[in-house]
Amino acid sequence: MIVTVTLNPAIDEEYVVPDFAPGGWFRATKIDRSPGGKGVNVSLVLKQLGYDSAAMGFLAGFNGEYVRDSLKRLGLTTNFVHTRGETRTNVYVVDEVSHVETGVAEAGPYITEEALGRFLINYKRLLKRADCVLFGGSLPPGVPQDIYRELIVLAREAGVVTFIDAAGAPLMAGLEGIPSFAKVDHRFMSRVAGVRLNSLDNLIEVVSGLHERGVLWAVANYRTCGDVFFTPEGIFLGEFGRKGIVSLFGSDDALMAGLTVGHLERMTVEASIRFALACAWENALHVEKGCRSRKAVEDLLEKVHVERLE
Ligand SMILES: O=P(O)(O)OC[C@@]1(O)O[C@H](CO)[C@@H](O)[C@@H]1O
Repeated sequence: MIVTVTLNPAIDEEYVVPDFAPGGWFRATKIDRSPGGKGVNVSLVLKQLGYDSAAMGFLAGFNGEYVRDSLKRLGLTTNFVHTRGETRTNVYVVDEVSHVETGVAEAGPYITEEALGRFLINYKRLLKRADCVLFGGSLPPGVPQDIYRELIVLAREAGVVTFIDAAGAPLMAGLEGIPSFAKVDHRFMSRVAGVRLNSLDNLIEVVSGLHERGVLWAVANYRTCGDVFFTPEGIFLGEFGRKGIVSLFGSDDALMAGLTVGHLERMTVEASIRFALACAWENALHVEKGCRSRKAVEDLLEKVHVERLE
């Protein structure tokens, strides 16, 4: 079983507008309103690729009900703890031409110790049946900043493969737990390490240390449509074209879902990278988050560019 953990889910409201600039008044040419949060998005893409997963974390209020009902309607298994307050709404404006994304995220509901305790009981129970667990996104108020370390250590001790996509202090704590796969916020890591990020070499320097600490795969954003992959078989640059792109919102989550599938299907390193990037690319070809189908992803595989750097 695949488990996705989204401690701070959201309703995502995404607007594509022409010539976005602060202070203007815009009419959206495309909109999408959908359940979100990084782990939730990964669960949705996994479903589109033919894999069931159990989505867990915290939900609250009307927004929480909307997220839970939407996921159930799509056939996902949900295992959320319901708390007081309101699940957040995050708003994103994507410029139609440059694809630059501007976002405003709410903090999310306050999570009490009691709710956290209920989550931990559920988590430990699901771990017994899990093959892999993916942790995605920021933490709502009340959740300890180092929770990802504890959750990853518990998974590792249970022999479960872990994936993390987070940022800032929660990511740094998560990395101490030694996840198997990590989508890293290398800009934050470079600030912590005091390394100026002005070239690919610097990026490699900042991220490479993770391998020595036991992280098997690390992925860092490099360009708008390109990522650097630190794998057990070397460092690779992978890219896809900008033609036809509508919105890159959610593409990183599609990429993580693709890597999860690559792992489950024992793809070669290069095939995993190619598949993950094809998922990210397919996600970007329409305003709705996610991939239209596995076939749509596979149609892009040949056009993904992958090259070995080291
Ligand atoms: O605030 P976080 O948890 O870091 O990110 C939340 C979020 O931006 O991530 C997803 C896109 O990757 C969206 O569904 C969601 O709104």
